[in-house]
Amino acid sequence: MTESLSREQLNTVMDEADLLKSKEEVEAALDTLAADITARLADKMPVVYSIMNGGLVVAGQLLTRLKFPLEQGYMHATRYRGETSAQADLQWQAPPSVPMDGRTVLIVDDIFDEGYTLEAVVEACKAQGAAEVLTAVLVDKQHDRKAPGMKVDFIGLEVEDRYVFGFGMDYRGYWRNAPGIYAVKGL
Ligand SMILES: O=P(O)(O)OC[C@H]1O[C@H](OP(=O)(O)OP(=O)(O)O)[C@H](O)[C@@H]1O
Ligand code: HPA
Repeated sequence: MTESLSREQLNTVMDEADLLKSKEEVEAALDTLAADITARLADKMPVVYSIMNGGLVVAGQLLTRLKFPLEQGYMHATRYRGETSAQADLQWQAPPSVPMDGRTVLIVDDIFDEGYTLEAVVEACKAQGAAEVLTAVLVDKQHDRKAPGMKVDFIGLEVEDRYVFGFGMDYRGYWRNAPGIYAVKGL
């Protein structure tokens, strides 16, 4: 783990960051995501899992836009663990909290970056007997380093290939609470 940052350093990160998507743009994207998900899943009584920690804010803001019966659960899988580049292994810190045997499952996360996290989560859901597994992310980062063959079913916004934070995404563990999507200066 790299050295922890001071409050002053963290405030500087925010002051110097580039705003890529405003709160209003994110909220409009969440409305569209919710409409697309509703069209596909309204009659499925799905289990909607947030991938902790990053998926917490997106799932929270998405769920109240979904006006059909669903169950909500969480799981925690992490590759980055507070760093700005991925570690070799995916760590499971909390397994799925609601049984999914025979169910339609929707996985909600903040970002589709290289895609190895979502790929492993989808595989884990299938191994646990889910009938159908769909994925939704707020942000799809644009680059050519994606896990081969990995596709996401519902995407809110596209962002350029920079390290981003806000709306659930962290910079070194902080600023998940930022009300917009920001790119760190120099990253
Ligand atoms: O597409 P990938 O390259 O696999 O990266 C995306 C994943 O990385 C982040 O999680 P992280 O590992 O940082 O855990 P956290 O949510 O607890 O911060 C993010 O929340 C996604 O789950
Ligand atoms: O750009 C990112 N920001 C925050 N978390 C992430 N996890 C993968 N990529 C990112």
